[in-house]
Amino acid sequence: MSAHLNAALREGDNPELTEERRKATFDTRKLADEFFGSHLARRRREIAKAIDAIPELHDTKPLPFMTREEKVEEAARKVFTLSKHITDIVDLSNNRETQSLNEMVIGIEGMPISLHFAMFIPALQGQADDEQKREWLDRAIRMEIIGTYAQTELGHGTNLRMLETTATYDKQNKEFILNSPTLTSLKWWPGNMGKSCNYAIVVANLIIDDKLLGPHSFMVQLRDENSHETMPNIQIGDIGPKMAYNSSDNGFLKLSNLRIPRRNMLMKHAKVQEDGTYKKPPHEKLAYSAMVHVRSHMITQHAMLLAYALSISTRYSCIRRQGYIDPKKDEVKVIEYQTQQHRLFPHIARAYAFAFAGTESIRKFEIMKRSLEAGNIELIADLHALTSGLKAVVTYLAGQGIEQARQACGGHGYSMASYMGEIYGVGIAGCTYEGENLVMMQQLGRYLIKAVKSVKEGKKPTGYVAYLAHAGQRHSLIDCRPNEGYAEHIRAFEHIARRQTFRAAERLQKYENSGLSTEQAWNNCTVELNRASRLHTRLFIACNFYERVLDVEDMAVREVLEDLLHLHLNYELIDIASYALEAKKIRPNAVSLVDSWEITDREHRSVLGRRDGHVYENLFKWAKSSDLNQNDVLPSHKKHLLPMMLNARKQSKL
Ligand SMILES: CCCCC/C=C\C/C=C\C/C=C\C/C=C\C/C=C\CCCCC(=O)SCCNC(=O)CCNC(=O)[C@H](O)C(C)(C)COP(=O)(O)OP(=O)(O)OC[C@H]1O[C@@H](n2cnc3c(N)ncnc32)[C@H](O)[C@@H]1OP(=O)(O)O
Ligand SMILES: Cc1cc2nc3c(=O)[nH]c(=O)nc-3n(C[C@H](O)[C@H](O)[C@H](O)COP(=O)(O)OP(=O)(O)OC[C@H]3O[C@@H](n4cnc5c(N)ncnc54)[C@H](O)[C@@H]3O)c2cc1C
Repeated sequence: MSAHLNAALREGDNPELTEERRKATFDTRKLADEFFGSHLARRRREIAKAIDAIPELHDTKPLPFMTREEKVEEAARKVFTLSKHITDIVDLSNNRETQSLNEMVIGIEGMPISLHFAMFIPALQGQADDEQKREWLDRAIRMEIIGTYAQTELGHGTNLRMLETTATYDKQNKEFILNSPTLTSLKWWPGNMGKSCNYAIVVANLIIDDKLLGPHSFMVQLRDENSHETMPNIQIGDIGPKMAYNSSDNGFLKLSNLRIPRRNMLMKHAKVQEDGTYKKPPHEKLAYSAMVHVRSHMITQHAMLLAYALSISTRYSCIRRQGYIDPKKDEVKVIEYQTQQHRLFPHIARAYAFAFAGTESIRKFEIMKRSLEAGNIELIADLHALTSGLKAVVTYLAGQGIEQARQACGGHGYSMASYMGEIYGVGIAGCTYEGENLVMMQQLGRYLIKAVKSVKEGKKPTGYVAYLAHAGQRHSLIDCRPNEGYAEHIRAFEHIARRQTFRAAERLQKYENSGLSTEQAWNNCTVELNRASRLHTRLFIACNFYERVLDVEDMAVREVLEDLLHLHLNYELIDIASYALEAKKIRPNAVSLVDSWEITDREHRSVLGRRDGHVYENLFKWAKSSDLNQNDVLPSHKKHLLPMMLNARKQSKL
């Protein structure tokens, strides 16, 4: 092993892990540069070092031992401490740096200003005009106010056109009157709205002169800026504990004849003049821009959640010995089992593939934003289709990978000492928020059907759907010749995606021709359409992975990424048996591949995934620190169970 390969090696580590790290065929730092991009990889190291030096930013005790109130308080305390240091540590205008700082200090369970950064600020940037930005955006960036994005209601989250919250324009007073007219119209779910925020961008159906004009965004003050007491005509609170993500106060909101000035409607695109004249936005869905922003960022974030789970289980699999392969020899590390490798390695490949796809979706979002600033709305539909598909496929597959990683840790994976439960709970939330996955698949489906129509009209679609017009391709994977390299795999992927998309389009056409309404015909084809969307998105991920690997200059890093690419393409494409070979190839680098994610112990919050591999002694420490172990007999036991047993004993003696 050459000196450059040992970035993760330390004195005193568990020798089982040291042995693994000595086998690395590449420099883990150089692979980290590819996974995150070299700038972010360097900044993450610097951020981790800065946090080490500020003890107030460290966890006061493991989060799983905290009550919900303690978690909420801990997150608030850290946000306050961070506010004093943040500009020294990160460039606040860089989302990925800020998100890394958040993950390292506060973690994934939520915090009082998540939505402020994830949606409130992006919505102001995308939808407020210059004067409104001066009034609210600068204050928001300085964190003088904390805001959220209040769109979903108790009765409607997906179907935005049926939102019941109304904003009725009162010409006389030049005000909007906001109302939650029914129980189902209560805003429900917005992050941090329950207790933390004092402002919200409320999405409400605009009404002018009894005419319904669809969902628009309004700035609403929820709480007094000094006392933090709820403002008049507003009822607000926390919606209670969730599957995970319990440091966050997701909230409810009722608005009762709340009057706000006309200029509180965000007016960069749609406008309401003093006399009530309404000016339409240049693109009907510009009001949805904050959602597209988050969707474009969710891909790298879910790649990271998957990376958390896989580095925990891969490291643990190398210190856990259980059973024999050769009965005459010692018990083996569980990573040696073929099933364990098949369980983990394809997901490691996916974590890399998703990270690369996520970098691309963020890049595309930035390009679209700049072109929109220049007045061009052309890229909006492409980006919406891309991010809808990626969001749905990646959150779903990341959830599956996290669950496999948990199962790969056996019983200890079920203890919160592994932290797997929280990673899973937070990961799968992404299948629901920012658009329920199967619904988002249909959005991409609409786009694919349009592309098929244009192919049938003899046109040549460009960009990610160009392959739909490629005729005369091979019909089966059996035709693939291995020596043609990965390009051949990609062509096979294209073939499969194209065939499914045309199949769905033809079925749709058949139903339409049979006299069904467009909507009914569509509903009859949604399973086929969603399959097409899934295959199209997997093609994008594979293709992007392939192109990304071609760009890697360091030969050792390129070689290991090619191993992963090979595994990925085979895993996604061919039958299960075929990847046994690839798994063997990945095995020596398994720990180093996950070390390259450079996730610190502070960030991991997992006893099983410790970098030094000293799992068992720390599991014991963990158990001893449980609140429930502070008394030999729990007060609740004395109150309920002991009398129950004593009583039962007394009864049996009678
Ligand atoms: C520091 C920054 C980092 C960001 C951090 C962000 C997130 C953190 C993520 C992970 C971190 C890890 C841990 C943290 C964990 C958890 C929590 C953190 C954040 C949670 C945030 C969650 C916030 C929310 O959920 S907000 C609410 C989101 N709600 C939705 O998404 C609703 C979904 N519904 C819709 O979008 C729409 O209703 C619809 C389904 C698209 C239908 O709309 P409709 O108007 O009815 O349109 P229709 O279907 O008829 O289509 C007409 C036409 O319009 C096109 N269209 C639709 N939408 C768009 C769009 N957005 N853009 C462009 N075009 C669009 C559609 O394609 C049709 O086109 P055509 O006619 O076919 O041409
Ligand atoms: C952790 C978390 C944080 C959140 N944060 C926020 C926030 O900050 N702000 C905010 O406004 N909201 C937030 N939400 C709400 C979230 O955006 C919505 O829950 C989400 O968009 C799904 O909508 P829904 O709940 O109405 O699901 P539903 O639409 O009721 O989904 C139920 C089922 O119906 C199916 N379905 C619905 N419509 C169709 C259709 N047209 N075709 C086929 N099937 C369909 C779905 O696929 C699903 O299987 C959050 C949610 C969570 C879980």
